[in-house]
Amino acid sequence: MLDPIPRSVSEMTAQEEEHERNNFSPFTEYIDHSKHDPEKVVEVSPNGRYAKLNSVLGKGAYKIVYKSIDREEGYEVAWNCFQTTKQEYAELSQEVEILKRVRHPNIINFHDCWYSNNTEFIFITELMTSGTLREYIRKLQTPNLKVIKRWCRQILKGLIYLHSYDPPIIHRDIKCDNIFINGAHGEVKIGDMGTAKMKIGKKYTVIGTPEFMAPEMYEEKGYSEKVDIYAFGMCLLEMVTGDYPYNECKNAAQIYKKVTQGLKPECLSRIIDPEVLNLIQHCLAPENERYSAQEAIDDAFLGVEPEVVLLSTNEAKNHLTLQVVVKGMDKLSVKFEFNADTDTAEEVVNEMIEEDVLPQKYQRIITHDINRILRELAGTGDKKDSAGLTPSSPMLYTNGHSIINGISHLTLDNGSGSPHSFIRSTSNLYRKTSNADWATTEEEIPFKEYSMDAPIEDLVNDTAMAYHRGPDKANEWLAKLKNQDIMTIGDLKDLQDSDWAGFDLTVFASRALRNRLFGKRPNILTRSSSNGVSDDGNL
Ligand SMILES: Nc1ncnc2c1ncn2[C@@H]1O[C@H](COP(=O)(O)OP(=O)(O)OP(=O)(O)O)[C@@H](O)[C@H]1O
Repeated sequence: MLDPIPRSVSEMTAQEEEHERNNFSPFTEYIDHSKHDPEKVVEVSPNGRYAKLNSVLGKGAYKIVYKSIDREEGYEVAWNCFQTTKQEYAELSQEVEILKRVRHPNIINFHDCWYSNNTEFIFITELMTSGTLREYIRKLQTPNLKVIKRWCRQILKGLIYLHSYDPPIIHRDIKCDNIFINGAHGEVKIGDMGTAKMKIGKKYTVIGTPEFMAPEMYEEKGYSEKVDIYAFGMCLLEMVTGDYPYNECKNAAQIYKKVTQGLKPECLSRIIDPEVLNLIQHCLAPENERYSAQEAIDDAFLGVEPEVVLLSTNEAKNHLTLQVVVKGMDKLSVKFEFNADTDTAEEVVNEMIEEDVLPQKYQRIITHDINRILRELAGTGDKKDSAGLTPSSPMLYTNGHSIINGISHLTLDNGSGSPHSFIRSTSNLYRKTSNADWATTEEEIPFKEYSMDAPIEDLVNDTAMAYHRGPDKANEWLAKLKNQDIMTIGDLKDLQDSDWAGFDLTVFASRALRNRLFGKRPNILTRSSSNGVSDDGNL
């Protein structure tokens, strides 16, 4: 027998549950500890696959949910007991077949079901480990917007999936109590699909939870899948304010009155973030103006935030290769080198924005992210950055020198599969802090024919100078080539295109070296002479 596992607050053994239901006092009878063992199997499914354990996960208005084991797969699952008549069960059969086919990472899986003891519809679903979103919101005491955005995207992905059925599957009871969390991975799934019905023509059944019901659900004129978006808007309202919508109302009649008069919950007036407010308003709008699930997920508030990733760094942690990755609609990948001795995150980001490499809207978040990486590398704690999100860059000093510095080039993949390179060619900052002998314009380093036995240093140094890269960059390229036993111009000329891909050089370095090697003048389009940034996408 396994040791009893710790029980969550909402867990109760089946026997305790029975006591509660029958109003027995647990003190009036002899306590048999085996009865209280939450791992004890108390029932087995007709096919023998699922074993119901002596452990209640929770109780709702309609059902009791027990922990269970899928003996075939070895998973823990949820055993849901729903009191109903055989007639009602028979009527559910069509829906059950549909539920079995619903498979989406943000919808709780429905595995199996049967009718038991002439009283209970039993169905087995995926088990969620961290309770409902509502419990979680209470625990986190108004979670931050980043967490909320992540939850919203997942809920909407689930709704997009359900609504994409023909006819759409309408959940009809979306609320934070019906959205479940797997805390370890921050996974969010829509549950309680028992109330979902297929929209075949217009439905007239009023089901759901008054606070989350769209006005058209009260009017017996039929409704569409947009009722789920209205309910989602109320969930978002609860997530950001921590308040149950319409908690100013004492009963369902008061809620009904407000909803049908178009009066919104009082807590809506407490939202100050214009983006959140805008999204909620689009979700609570009249049915014909209301967002679809797809429109809601595309809303600016939920736009996918870019991430800055540290790809590599040297031992001194001052030469970094970073990459900005933007997923979703703005799909974008910009790889750039960052010299921690010569530039600031702010300058680099502003430059990329001026050059249209990055959209302006990401300025704050990317600056913040670069500064975060720099802080982590410097081992400095939680200081504020100048993007205002966390500590400001002037605080980032090591031995009196700023550690947030220098971009030398960028490569941009715009999602089309053809990467572009961007060079910051004449940065004052770079010239001031670097070897002043290095050339400042490409023209100053004339093209020449290299002899086959000339050392690769000749080509690499010329190329670096032509593109305003410092000696460090030239040495880095040299090391990468020499690591592969490339010593002479002849060695380089013998290479196939595919060999270059294996050198771990950036797209820019590889193209710049090859252009110079084969005497091909790069077609540099200077986009802005004021800041000296050039687009060498046509290298
Ligand atoms: N898949 C699951 N995994 C883990 N716990 C669950 C799961 N489904 C339900 N529970 C637990 O059981 C409780 C009751 O479930 P639920 O709220 O779905 O019941 P209900 O009677 O259909 O709901 P309602 O009262 O909202 O109409 C939940 O609050 C939750 O604690």
